[in-house]
Amino acid sequence: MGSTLAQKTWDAHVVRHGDDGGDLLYVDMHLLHEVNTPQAFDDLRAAGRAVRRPDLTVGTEDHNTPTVAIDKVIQDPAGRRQTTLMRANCEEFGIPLHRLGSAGQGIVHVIGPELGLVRPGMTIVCCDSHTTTLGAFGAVAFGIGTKQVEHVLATQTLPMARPKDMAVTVTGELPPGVTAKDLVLAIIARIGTGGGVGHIIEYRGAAVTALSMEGRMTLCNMSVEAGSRAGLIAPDETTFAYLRTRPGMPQGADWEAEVAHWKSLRSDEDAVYDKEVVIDASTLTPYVSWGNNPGQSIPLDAVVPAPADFSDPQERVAAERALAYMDLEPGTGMRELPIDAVFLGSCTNGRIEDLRAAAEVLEGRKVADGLHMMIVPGSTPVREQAVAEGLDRVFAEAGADFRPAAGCSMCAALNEDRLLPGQRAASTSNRNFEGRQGKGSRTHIVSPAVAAATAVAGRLAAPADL
Ligand SMILES: CC(C)[C@H](C(=O)O)[C@@H](O)C(=O)O
Ligand code: SF4
Repeated sequence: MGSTLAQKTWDAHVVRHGDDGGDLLYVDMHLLHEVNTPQAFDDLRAAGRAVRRPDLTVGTEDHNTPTVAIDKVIQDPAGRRQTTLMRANCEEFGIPLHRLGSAGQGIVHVIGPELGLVRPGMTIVCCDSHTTTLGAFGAVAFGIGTKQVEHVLATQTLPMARPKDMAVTVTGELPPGVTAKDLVLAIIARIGTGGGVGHIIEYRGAAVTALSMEGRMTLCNMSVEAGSRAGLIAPDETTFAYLRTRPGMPQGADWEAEVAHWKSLRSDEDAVYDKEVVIDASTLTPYVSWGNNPGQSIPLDAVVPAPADFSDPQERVAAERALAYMDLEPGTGMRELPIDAVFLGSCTNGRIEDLRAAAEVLEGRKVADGLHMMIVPGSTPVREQAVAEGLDRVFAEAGADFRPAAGCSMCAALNEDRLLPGQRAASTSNRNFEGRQGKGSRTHIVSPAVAAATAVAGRLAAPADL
């Protein structure tokens, strides 16, 4: 019986099999941000231990950072404290840190690939659930908690049982105007927020290999919203072309040797998955979430569902609650929903391709009166690239608010960027939980193209509607 890519990568990193069925896994790259790490450093210090591999550890500031200016002081005392501690801890333990205002700063999952820290076949961990993003490069990448962060800091290893294997095979071709974001919302709507629990999802099939690296990152990013440990895609020419231009990559014959090795990183033909789902990409249309978890998503063409549409009693109760929180009437067309704010950004859709997709829609158009469209680059390099391409001008002429500093921003509202209670937003982020974008906020998750079209229409809309 053959093995899956996830299994092979895992096995190649096992330092020791534990008596309890768990493995001690070697970690190739450990990424950090300011949330969830101060305690890990405190405990490390209390135990009198050093960071085992500061050279395999990289930090950034993203969750609490302001986006209005790169030199602004963080207003919120808790956020300020976390960031201050992050700076002090990285300094004390010799860990490189990308501070707000520095060239490489940005959302941790955006800068990892940009800085060449992510390669096929690696194991990568970070104190953040959306570390799954990095599986787009054929790495096993997942989020860990504060105690585990301490363990990795001290030993560069992590005790963990190997997850099971799940395949999501996407056949056919995505129709024009349908993106990786629509695909992942459709997948989660189909398998549910618990559909991937205990598994690493391997995405495969023609529609997956046709995606750009940005699209693959969007897809893998939301793996955790289906409950899975990680998501990954076997590396191919698209992956190698992206990596070729990244800093620190081997050159000449060394590069060729590396690529030859990466080409071997695939699941065997006869690999057996514990679970498989097949989706026909050609049947998909733009998707949008209506409720308070990403699984509560439907085609933009659809109407708000009624609780009675759900046969599962738990889903019915969740739907009732979501309808009340989101202030929605069953039967209302999704396109009829008026929108107060649009957020384009996050580790799901805050990369250059996402900004380009929005700019294409906004070019020569205006953001609707009274609607606030905030665009926050996922990293400083994304911001710089957007400016180099003149996207900043397109955004300004359309009346959108393109922020000068990168970060998580309104995705999680941990800085000052947030919705007011009761405001309804279309957001390219990945979570639509109650209060996610501010107390009482109402979030509809969408793709960048739908976000931009919605900003123009003032209601949920696709570019084809304009
Ligand atoms: C703050 C952080 C730990 C959290 C995560 O783990 O995902 C955040 O990034 C989020 O998206 O909710
Ligand atoms: S952008 Fe959002 S989802 Fe991504 S790491 Fe930041 S808060 Fe989490």
